[in-house]
Amino acid sequence: MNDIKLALLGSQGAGKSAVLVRFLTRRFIGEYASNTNSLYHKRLSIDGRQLNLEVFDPCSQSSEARCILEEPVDWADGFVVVYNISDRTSFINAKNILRQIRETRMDNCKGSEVPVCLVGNKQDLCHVREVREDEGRCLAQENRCHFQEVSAAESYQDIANLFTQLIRQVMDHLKYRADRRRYSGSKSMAKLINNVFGKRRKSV
Ligand SMILES: Nc1nc2c(ncn2[C@@H]2O[C@H](COP(=O)(O)OP(=O)(O)OP(=O)(O)O)[C@@H](O)[C@H]2O)c(=O)[nH]1
Repeated sequence: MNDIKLALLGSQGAGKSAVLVRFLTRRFIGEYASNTNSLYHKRLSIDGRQLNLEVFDPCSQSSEARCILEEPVDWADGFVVVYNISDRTSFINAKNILRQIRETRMDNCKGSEVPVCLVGNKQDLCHVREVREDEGRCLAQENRCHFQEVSAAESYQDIANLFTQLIRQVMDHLKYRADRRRYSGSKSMAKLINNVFGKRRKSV
């Protein structure tokens, strides 16, 4: 069974808990406790594989709260960064969060960056929109991550799709990292054998 750890990050009131609860229960619940860190567990089956999903929903992060960010950034295998399309400040905060994730978690090797999905929530409030859809798309492109506008209040399917896609990416990423570790492990073993036997051969 695979263990997958995700973290939701974003401004206060962007709708992180609403998006997550929509995914986990298919329901929209109007109000959520916002003063505690929450860890959700769910067993899932994706592409025939059984998964233990853990999702960390920390209490709100302001743009200055780097210290709050560090814990989930180290812990998680993938991230959902949420902003509210009717609140430009939350978009600017999302931009900072994406930068912090990249700075902290950029793997040395190209093509193995930690999977992230940028989510513009509250699409149902498009009459008071402050962030255009193409701005979200552009920010996602700059950060090489997936992007989706959703409404936790109105629809389940988009949210289910984005989590499923992110989990697939995380599984690929974890496999890639495990293969790399195995490969570098076998390379060092080959080096060790070469050192031991190579030297002996020379002395014969
Ligand atoms: N109109 C609308 N309201 C939403 C939507 N998603 C969440 N809300 C509302 O926005 C408010 C904040 O939602 P939360 O899910 O608590 O936001 P959060 O990001 O978890 O907030 P913190 O826990 O304070 O960090 C609540 O009143 C929700 O009902 C949405 O898609 N559309």
